[in-house]
Amino acid sequence: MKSLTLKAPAKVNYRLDVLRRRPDGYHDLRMIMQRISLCDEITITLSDMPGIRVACGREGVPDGPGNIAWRAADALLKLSGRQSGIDIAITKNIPVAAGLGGGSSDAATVLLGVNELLGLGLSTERLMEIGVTLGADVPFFVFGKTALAEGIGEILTPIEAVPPLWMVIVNPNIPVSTAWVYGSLRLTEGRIGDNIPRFFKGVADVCAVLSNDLETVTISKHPVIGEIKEMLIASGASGALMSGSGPTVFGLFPSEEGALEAARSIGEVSGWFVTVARALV
Ligand SMILES: C[C@@](CO)(OP(=O)(O)O)[C@H](O)COP(=O)(O)OP(=O)(O)OC[C@H]1O[C@@H](n2ccc(N)nc2=O)[C@H](O)[C@@H]1O
Ligand SMILES: Nc1ncnc2c1ncn2[C@@H]1O[C@H](COP(=O)(O)OP(=O)(O)O)[C@@H](O)[C@H]1O
Repeated sequence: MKSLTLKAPAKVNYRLDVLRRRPDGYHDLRMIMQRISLCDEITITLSDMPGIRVACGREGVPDGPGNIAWRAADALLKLSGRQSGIDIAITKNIPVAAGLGGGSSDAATVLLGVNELLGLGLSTERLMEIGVTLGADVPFFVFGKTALAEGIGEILTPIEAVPPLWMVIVNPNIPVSTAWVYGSLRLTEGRIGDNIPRFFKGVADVCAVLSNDLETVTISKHPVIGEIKEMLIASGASGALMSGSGPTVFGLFPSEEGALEAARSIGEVSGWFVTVARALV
């Protein structure tokens, strides 16, 4: 049977400005999004037995239609009119409900993989259009490059000049609902959003844009996020920020050695999920 094994990377948001609430309840954003080397692994296998089957085996992640990867396969099967069976096995390494986009990345990877396995020949743009019907962050992972993301996250402009960066990713094992965070946000009237620079020569340039409008919402419920930021800075990070709706925090380091040392010291005292990752280019 034809099969593909693909990596589905996590993301961090170097910047997240919430511009306005839309009539459909979503929010217009301006974000800088970066894929990182922390990845889920997905094996997609075509089968003679019709139907879609997802096996993940991680607590808090559904195996059936509740899984966004299942819905991605279903969307492509319906569009193509094919009767194939699809088996999807997910090895989940990305913390769940963490602000790291794990589900969105799994869905994008299934769109790309099923398109290839079934020889559908759908363009990246078409897959991004299908992606946004599954979730606002899915088009970014189909796009596959560091990007300025606008609209609800689906209008993407590539950012070419991204320096090599190491980061320490810290997740305090508290799931956070993205819908709750957006629902609890008190928007400043007339937020225009700053002009975000698009060229980053080094870690200092990236640190200069670090900002997340959702941070105060999630920190007010989980103050430990603020403590993690302080720990990362005290351990030598050049900058630290909550990713997306949280609660995961990333700290930026110009060298791998600095990141490894910080991860070791924070991991020793905390019992949290702590790992070192690279920014993907
Ligand atoms: C905050 C961000 C930043 O990258 O990431 P995460 O923290 O989820 O990783 C994203 O905006 C999350 O995107 P995603 O998680 O794909 O969102 P969806 O599943 O489409 O929507 C989940 C919930 O968030 C709200 N939502 C999402 C995107 C957006 N631009 N405005 C919103 O108000 C929706 O109203 C919905 O109730
Ligand atoms: N493939 C998947 N991976 C992770 N979570 C999934 C997946 N499919 C559905 N979910 C559900 O989506 C919710 C958000 O998960 P996730 O994408 O990890 O969060 P975030 O958007 O904060 O990065 C979780 O509560 C989980 O139950």
